[in-house]
Amino acid sequence: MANYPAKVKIVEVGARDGLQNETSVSTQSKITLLNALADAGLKHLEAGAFVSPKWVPQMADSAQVIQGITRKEGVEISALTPNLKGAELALENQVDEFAIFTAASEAFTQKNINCSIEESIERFRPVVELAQKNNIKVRGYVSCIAGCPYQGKVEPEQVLAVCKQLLALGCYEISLGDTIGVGTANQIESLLSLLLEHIPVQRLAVHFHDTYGQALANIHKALEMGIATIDSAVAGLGGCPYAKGASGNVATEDVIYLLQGLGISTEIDLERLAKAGWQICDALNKAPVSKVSLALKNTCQS
Ligand SMILES: CC(=O)SCCNC(=O)CCNC(=O)[C@H](O)C(C)(C)COP(=O)(O)OP(=O)(O)OC[C@H]1O[C@@H](n2cnc3c(N)ncnc32)[C@H](O)[C@@H]1OP(=O)(O)O
Ligand SMILES: CC(=O)CC(=O)O
Repeated sequence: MANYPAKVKIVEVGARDGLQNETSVSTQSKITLLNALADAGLKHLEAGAFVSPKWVPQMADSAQVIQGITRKEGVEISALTPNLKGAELALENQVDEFAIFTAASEAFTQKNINCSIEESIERFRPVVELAQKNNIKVRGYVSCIAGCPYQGKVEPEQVLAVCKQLLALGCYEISLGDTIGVGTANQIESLLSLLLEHIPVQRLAVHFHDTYGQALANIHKALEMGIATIDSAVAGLGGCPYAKGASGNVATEDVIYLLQGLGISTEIDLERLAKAGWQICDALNKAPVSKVSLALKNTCQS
């Protein structure tokens, strides 16, 4: 019997990663989504991104979104903060957590944030300083942990090196992004084995996109290895403007169903979560990319 964690923290990234590729979603739909996610029991909501509106116009309303949601006790709101300007805006808008983001691939970092990995780390220093002065936690993302859309192979040692730099800066947690969803269970196992030789398991999270349908298998592997923080997006929304063809994050509904089956506590109401997903999918005029959501929808309608 595998030694699964007793409890798993879900970081719901649907309103940011899920919607950063969507051009037709209103600010009110985003607010409604975030409120519904909090009502379903999600406690960690990535609500937006204080990035350049020229680069990602879809996130330009992040301040209005965050101001518009009903803040609930015990629900943490985070946002992407790529530089000091983004961090100052996040602070003004009372986010609970900053998320800085870089990659294990030089090529991706250049395309995504217009600098080298080394330069990104330097840009993050004042972000972390501002956070520390204001008692705000900082999460770090490392993208392209299993492959890069521009340079292909990414060495696990390079992932480790970037994780170490982010931890040394002051991140409390590193989220490992399989940005283009190419990783498979054996690859994730050997990457995590290397990382866990150097980094305590509580400081690692997994952030898997489901482009090749491997996300749940990879999450199961990560759980077996003791990882207890999982990023996911309601209805499997998402994609990255700088990773062409990358599909959405693993669906939160599918992750919750898996965890429930493994007897792992999440305190999330699956039905309310699915309803939140149907609502945003209606607003987007799309079907959910979540098998569990679709199955629940069919059951409800029959
Ligand atoms: C894997 C994933 O899904 S990651 C998430 C998806 N990717 C992203 O969100 C990354 C988006 N990228 C960006 O926003 C940009 O590359 C940045 C902000 C990180 C860097 O962009 P650069 O153009 O190099 O920034 P630079 O500091 O030169 O500023 C250029 C302009 O952007 C503005 N700007 C810079 N940072 C920000 C910010 N955080 N918020 C708003 N505006 C900003 C500047 O004020 C400047 O404006 P101006 O042209 O009107 O004078
Ligand atoms: C910041 C992210 O969104 C991480 C990733 O998908 O690589």
